[in-house]
Amino acid sequence: MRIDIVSIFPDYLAPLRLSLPGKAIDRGILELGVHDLRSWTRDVHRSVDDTPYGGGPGMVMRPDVWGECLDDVCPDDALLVVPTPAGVPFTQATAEEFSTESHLVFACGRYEGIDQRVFDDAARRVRVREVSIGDFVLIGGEVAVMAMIEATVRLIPGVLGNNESHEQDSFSDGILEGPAYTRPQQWRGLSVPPVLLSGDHARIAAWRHEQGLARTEALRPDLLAGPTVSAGPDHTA
Ligand SMILES: N#Cc1c(-c2ccc3ccn(Cc4ccc(CN5CCCCC5)cc4)c3c2)n[nH]c1N
Repeated sequence: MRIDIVSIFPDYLAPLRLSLPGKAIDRGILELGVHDLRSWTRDVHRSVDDTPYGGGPGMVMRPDVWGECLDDVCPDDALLVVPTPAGVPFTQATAEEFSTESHLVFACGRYEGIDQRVFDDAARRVRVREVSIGDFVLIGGEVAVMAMIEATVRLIPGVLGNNESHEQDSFSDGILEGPAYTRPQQWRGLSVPPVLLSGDHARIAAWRHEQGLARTEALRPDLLAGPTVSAGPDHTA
């Protein structure tokens, strides 16, 4: 997989080269390109934003600079991912869809976002996904992109040391995972549930599922209410 990221703060994405994505890069599983949007500016001030048509707070990122950048960075076979508070929810299903792509391009906006025509124009030749990582407002897209990349890259075969790890993830089977324990067996008067010491793998699996279900019912009943909308193949958001 190749991932390209465009941002006016490219250094913000440096931590991606640590931990999981970094290992995937070192092992040749992932190619990562980070691009400074200002490289496509043509004015002496290297301007990337302007005042919003129709008024309103803040500034909007210019279509001309983004358009020329994406012409260079985003080929027709790539999936263009645009983080935005107004996007379709990014979920584990989205991460699974993204992990099967050969080329992802992430457009990190700042200010009050990017001129909509950038994505309308891009949609003439590439698939575009406008996605949100949650119902809260960030200052820009970089944090969202790092979260989406980590959630996506960990699903690529060979990235996680033990392929089992992501198959027991929260959300992968629609419910939260149960509690985890490690040594010592007794800690501050608290014991590890005896079933986990039984060596009976069927009982342990059943107990973990029950614990996950109880946790889901208590904390995330919405996950039990049925399928939800998320940024996937059938959403052209
Ligand atoms: N994923 C994700 C995100 C983001 C996210 C992602 C990307 C960008 C680029 C810029 N911002 C900042 C920003 C702040 C407010 C508004 C809303 N304004 C209301 C008044 C009219 C104009 C628009 C838009 C953009 C971003 C935020 N936030 N939360 C998520 N889950």
